[in-house]
Amino acid sequence: MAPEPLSQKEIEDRLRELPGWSLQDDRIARTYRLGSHFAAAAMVVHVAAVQEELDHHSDLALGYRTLDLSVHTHSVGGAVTELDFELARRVEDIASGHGAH
Ligand SMILES: C[C@H](O)[C@H](O)[C@H]1CNC2=NC(N)=NC(=O)C2=N1
Repeated sequence: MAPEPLSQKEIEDRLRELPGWSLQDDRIARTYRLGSHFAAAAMVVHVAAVQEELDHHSDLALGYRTLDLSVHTHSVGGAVTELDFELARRVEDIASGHGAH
């Protein structure tokens, strides 16, 4: 069943529980800062594994020592849904293990 697009208030309520995340255009987004370029690249691989498990995929941009992640739900025309927040929470769960903040 297709996920429902979330309202602005529902998005804001969820973002309050996710420090560092914000609404950017029609996506939720976060920049992680890491201790080295290699650490950032390693986190990309781990995020990709989580995304494959969830079958929900963000846009990832690897920088010198940063990882930019943004996501919305394609199947509902690019709206933000609970699936996006599920991915955000899972990435938050693994971030500290990578020394990401
Ligand atoms: C066929 C496959 O399950 C779908 O295309 C998945 C893949 N990953 C996805 N990722 C995102 N962000 N939104 C989707 O609607 C989506 N759909």
